[in-house]
This record gives sequence, structure tokens and C-alpha cells, in this order.
Amino acid sequence: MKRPRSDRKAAHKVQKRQKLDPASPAPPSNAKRRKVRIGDLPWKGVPMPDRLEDFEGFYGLEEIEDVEVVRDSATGQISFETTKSEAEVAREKEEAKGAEAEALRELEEALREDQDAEDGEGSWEGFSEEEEAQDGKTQGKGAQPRSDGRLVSNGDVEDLEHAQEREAVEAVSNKKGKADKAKPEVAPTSKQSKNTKEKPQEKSSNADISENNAFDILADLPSDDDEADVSAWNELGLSTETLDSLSKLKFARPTPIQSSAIPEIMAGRDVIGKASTGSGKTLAFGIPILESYLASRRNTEDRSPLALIISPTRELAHQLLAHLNALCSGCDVDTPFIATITGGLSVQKQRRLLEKADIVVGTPGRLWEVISSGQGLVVSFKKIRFLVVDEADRLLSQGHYKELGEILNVLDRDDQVEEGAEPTPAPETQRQTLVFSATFHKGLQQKLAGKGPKGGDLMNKQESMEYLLKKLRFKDEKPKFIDANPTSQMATGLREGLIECAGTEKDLYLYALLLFHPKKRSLIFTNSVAAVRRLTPFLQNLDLPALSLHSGMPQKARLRSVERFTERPGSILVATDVAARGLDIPGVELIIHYHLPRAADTYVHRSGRTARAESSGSSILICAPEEVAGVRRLVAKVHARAEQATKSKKTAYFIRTLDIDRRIVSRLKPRATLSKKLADAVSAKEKNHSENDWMRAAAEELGVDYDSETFENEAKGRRGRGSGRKKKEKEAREMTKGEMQALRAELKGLLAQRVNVGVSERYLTSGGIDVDALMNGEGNVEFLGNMGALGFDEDA
Ligand SMILES: Nc1ncnc2c1ncn2[C@@H]1O[C@H](COP(=O)(O)OP(=O)(O)OP(=O)(O)O)[C@@H](O)[C@H]1O
Repeated sequence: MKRPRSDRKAAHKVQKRQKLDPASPAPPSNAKRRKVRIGDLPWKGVPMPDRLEDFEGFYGLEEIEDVEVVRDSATGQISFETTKSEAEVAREKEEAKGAEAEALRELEEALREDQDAEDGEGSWEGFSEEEEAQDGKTQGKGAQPRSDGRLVSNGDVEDLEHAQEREAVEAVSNKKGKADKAKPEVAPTSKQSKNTKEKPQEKSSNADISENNAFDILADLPSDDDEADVSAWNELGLSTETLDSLSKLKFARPTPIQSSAIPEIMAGRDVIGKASTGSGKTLAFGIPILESYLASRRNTEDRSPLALIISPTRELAHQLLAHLNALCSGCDVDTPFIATITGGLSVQKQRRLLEKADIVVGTPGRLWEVISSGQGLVVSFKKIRFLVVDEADRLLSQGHYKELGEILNVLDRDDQVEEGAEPTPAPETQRQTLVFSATFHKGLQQKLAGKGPKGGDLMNKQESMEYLLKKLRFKDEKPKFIDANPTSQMATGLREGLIECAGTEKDLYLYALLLFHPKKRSLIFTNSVAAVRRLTPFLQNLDLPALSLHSGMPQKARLRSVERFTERPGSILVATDVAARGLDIPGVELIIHYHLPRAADTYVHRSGRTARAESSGSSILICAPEEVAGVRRLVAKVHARAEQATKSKKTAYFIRTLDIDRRIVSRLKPRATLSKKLADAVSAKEKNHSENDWMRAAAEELGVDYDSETFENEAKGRRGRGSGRKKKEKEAREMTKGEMQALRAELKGLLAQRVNVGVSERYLTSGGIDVDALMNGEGNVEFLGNMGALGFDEDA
């Protein structure tokens, strides 16, 4: 049966039709039914089109016959019944597995063909929001030469999604293989069930896949002859498998948080770990989880997950998956199956992935949606041995409070929530809770140990965090609090500074700063989605390779931005604080705070996207004059703890003001003004469209006519404050196509011209043509000022 390409609803129709298909014989009404677990059913794949972008995240469809969904009217619990015998189910499952493998091979072949085709054609069109919005239309277009001449594929995210899908399916098949070892009648040969090492063909296709995965930072494992001496890890008592893996990753020695936390976790303790950004916290809990898997799980029949890792953002969850996979894939054994639960795949599919998972990584909202949908998952999750709360202060504060609370509640509930479930031992006796972040309130440990004030209203973020930490039900009376960097929350290789400018000139100074740092991978933080939407085209108009990332973007576009930012040296990511936590993107050299961070911990985490793993980097705040005092206080507060810890008598930390040649900045103004005008016009038009759509929908609901002009005229009288801004918006909105074209041409002319800097004949470029000269220091010193001139003394 062919499935229409149109939309998700169509997929449901297919499923429905399938049920009514007279060709599928209905089971006899008197046939004896027996209960089955949903994961044991012989699901069959339904053919899908080659390109999936029309399906809005609908990645696959599978069907099942002769299964009745039975809801218990008293408890509301759902169970599944079939008339098929165990043998029939097993046979159909094997058939379905064969079909799945075949489909997978076809898909891989199609992807390889697409990739070959993409590598051969295309022309650079720049990054643009429109491209993101029309993502589906551009996917098949071909490879895109960058301004530096390198070809990049525009099918990246699709490949990433296929890759995740394939990895998931493959891991499931591996897992099935493992589980089947105990059942000789259906067991595949050990060769089939072993990992990719024994399947050269699959290995090479996976290698292709990993190139496209933004989060496979560690996946390019060096070859065997390229290993590091790992004797520095010896005293942690790790297995030879883990040591092998660390050697392949070339992690010669543990970081301080790893040295302190790993032995405690392996000794069975609850741990609250604090260490500066980029200091290896992921493996501090990842290694003990792998050790536990290696020690006890390989031969067990229990299919409950071993560990649940909760992350505040989807990007971070996918990155955790990549880091853990990289760690595990270096071991020469069957690796644990790690499932990410973050949206993208259907809930139904995720539920089935969960049934096979050894380790689960997810965001609270989707996790709760999946776990709470029943079918034995609650019982299974109650058995986890490790609960990891990563970026804990973020997770345990606003926003995630409700779902995380619900998850913790069900994990700890002692009652029997599922019919027929085995009684579970009291969870608190068997589960270790591991809580990690770079920022924690300093009095937390004492308060957790009951020395601080108890009860009271949950008035602020800090108190609610303490309350929720109590809800975590640590198994130890006093969880071990490890502070690996008591003297500083900031990475040692980080340089900090601020640039002062008029509030209305932030765009100009941002542009100037980026030109002062040509070809550096830079991350710009703003406090609003609207600012990301405006600044990205502003920079793109100026020929800078800007990408955006914010929570209003579709997941696919979010992943693609991170992926492109990761793989393109010198690219610029304009983001909200969704990118502030945890993201481990190598080679980020510059952080710019276009908007000031709202809190000290946000400053720490934003700045922590650079200078990771002992590298160096800069963090620069762009401040209006009235913001400077507040910023100095905030940064001093971040550094104050270091001074307390070292009992230093130094005066409060004073963030330096960077020196920027304002004459040069002023010469960039005509470019920035034109670009801003263009960007404002585009965003005002977009805003108008969406406002009109909203008003029209509201009017329709009220049963009245909507005419935007009449509405505006009537609204005029009501306008008071902010009317100047509204007027500007109106002008921008009403700019004609011709006017915009003229502006673009004018800007193009300016970008091609030299910026006259007086003495020197050299010129400042738009970021493309003369960058090599700038990088070699041929241009910087005289008119851009070297980094020293910006106030960063290299020896400091
Ligand atoms: N022992 C080690 N030796 C060298 N590099 C390591 C080691 N452990 C981890 N790394 C690398 O250091 C980088 C930062 O690690 P990770 O992302 O775990 O930092 P983090 O402490 O969780 O940071 P954040 O607080 O920003 O989330 C990663 O690229 C990781 O691969």
C-alpha cells in the first residue's frame, strides 16, 4: 500500500485503512486472546518516501495486526492482547527484522547517492532565515560553496536525523541480538549481533553518518596505533575496556572533577559535583555508568534502563548522547544502547526505544510525556541505578520545575501503579543520585544536610532548588559535595573584558568587534528571540557568516545551526540563552554578550562556551554607559567567591574596559546603518504578516470583518508612549521592494570599498577578501589594533 506524501494526518489514515483492509483476514471472534508487551510485538515498517521533510518530524510509520488495545475501566491502565501464539509472534518478528534491515540498506544507499549528487553542483547563496523556513525546498538543492571556497552540503540535518534513526534502529538490532543470546532458537550468530567492528560495510556507512552529526565531536576515534598512555588513570581502578577507550580518545589523564567524582560514584555514593565549565563533568558521571554496565549488565536479562540522565535542553541531550557513545564505542565489547528522548521521533517509537535502552538521556518535558503514558515504563524506571541531573541548578529552577517534579515523584512512589507489576524494592536503597553543574549556591551542602533553615515558602529560585534537591531523595544522608574548582567558576584560559558604547550603537560595535576578530568562531548572546531574528540578517547583510539559534526555531533548524556552527571555522552563532549551558563546541574563541546576562550564573555559563578543556578564549560584554556599573558588580560577584576561597586580600575584581579605536568604528557606521535598515524592514514585514494573520484569525472567531488599515487608523488615537518606535516600524514595513533593492546595492558598494583609515593604504574588508592578511597580523596592528590594543594582554 502506498502512503501519500502530504502530511502527518495522512499517515494516520493509512493506518486506519490498513485495519479495514479486507485483504487482512480478521481473527476469529472466539479465538483465545493473551496479553503481550508492546515491545514484543512484530511491528512492520510501512514504506515511506525518500525525503522526509514533508512530514514535520514524522519519521516513520509501523503497523501491527491482530492486536487489541484494552483499557481497564477501574485503573485506566492500558494493555495489549493478541490471538497469536508466542511462536507466531517470534516468527513475524524475525521477518519484520529482515524487512527493516533491507529498508535500512536501501535508505543508506539512497543517502549515499544524494551525497554524491550534492557534492557535484550548486552555488553559494549565504545563510538566511528564509532558507531555514523553506528548508524543505532547499534540501535537495546541492552542495554550497562557502565564501572561502569550501563545499558544504545543505542536506546536513536530514543526514543527521537519518543517522540518529539508523543508529537507533541498529542499536536496537544489536540489543535484540544480545537479548536473544539467551534464546538459542531465534538467536542470530554472534557475528550478526556483534557491533559494527565485525561488519565492515556498515562501519563505513556509519563513518559517513558521523561526519554529519553536529554532536559527534568525539566520534572520530583515532586508529589503534594512535593511542595515548593512560597510566595516569590507573588509581581510579577502571576496567581495561574503559581504559582502552580513554586511550583511543587520547584523554591521557583525568580532569580534577573526574579524579574526585569517579571513585566516589564507583563506591556507590550520591554525588553533587561542581566544576568549572568545560572541565569534563560529562565523563565524571559517564565513566562510572559505563563501569557499572560493564560489571553487571552485559549478561543480565533485565531490560530496565541502568541510568536516566536529565538535561535542560535538547541540544545538550544530543551532545550527551554523542559523548557517551564516543566513550562506549572505544570499548571492545557490546556497547550499551543509549536512547535520547527529546522530541523528533514519535512518542510511540520512543516508548519502544526505551524498552531496549540501557541508558536514557532526555529533557524533562518529553521524558514525562513518554514515561507517564503507561505501559510498564514507570515500573521499569523505578529500577534505574543512576539518576543524573545535569546542569542541575538550571533544571531544578524555573521552567522545568513541574515535569521534573512529576518524574521524581513517580520514581519514588512506593505504590503499585501498574497492574501485574512485580513489587519493587524501595527505590531509595538502590538508586544513586548524581547532580552536576558549574554553578551552585555555596551554602547548599549544609542546607541539604539539614543545617540550614527548613520549610518556608518557595519564594525564590534558590529556595525552590533546595526544595527540589530534597525531593531527589538521595540515598545517602549526606551526598558527597565535590567542588573541583573552589577558587574559580571561570575557566583558567578565559579573558574577560567590556566595551562601552551608546545603547543605540550596539549593532555597530558588534560589527566592529567581529571585524576585529576575523575568522574566529564566535558566539553572540542576546536576551530575546526577536534580537536573534534581527541581528542574524543584520550580520548576514554585512557578508558575515551568521547563523541563529533560539527556542522558537523548529528542532531541525536548531540542530542544523549547531551543526553548521560546529563544522564551519569562523562562523558566527547568534543565540539566546538556549545555547548558554553545556554545549561543547570545539574552537569557539569569542563570546560576545550583546545583551547583558540577567544573572551571574548566566554570565558564567555563556562565557564557558569558550576556553574549554584547557584552551583559551575571550568573553566581551557590550555595555551602554548606564549598564557599566551593574555589569562590573555582576562580574565582580562571580569572581568574589574565588577571592573568598583563597582568602585573598585583593579588592573586588574589576573587569577591564577594552580599548577600541573609535575612529575606525565610526567609519563602519554607513555600512551598519544600511544593513540595520534592511534587517529592520525585513523583520517589520515578517512581524506584520504574523500580526495580520493573528488579527484575522481572532476576527474570524468573533465573526467580524478584519481590515488592517481601518484597524490601524482607529488605533492611532489610542497610541501614546512608544509611538516613535511604531512610526519607525511602519516606515520599515512600508519600504518597497525597489527601495530595498536600492539599499542592498548601496550596501554592496560600501562593502566593496576600502574603509579609509587615514595613514595606512590598507583597508578593512567585510570579512571575506582580506581576512588572511588580517589573520597574519598584516592589517590588524596599524588600524584594527592588535588584541593587546583591545586591552587583552596576552601574558595576563
Ligand atoms: N580527561 C579528559 N582529557 C581531555 N579532554 C577531556 C577529558 N574529559 C573530557 N574532555 C573533553 O573536555 C570537553 C569538555 O567536557 P564536558 O562537555 O564534559 O564539560 P563540562 O564540564 O560538562 O562543561 P559545561 O559545564 O559547560 O557543561 C569535551 O570536549 C570533552 O571531550
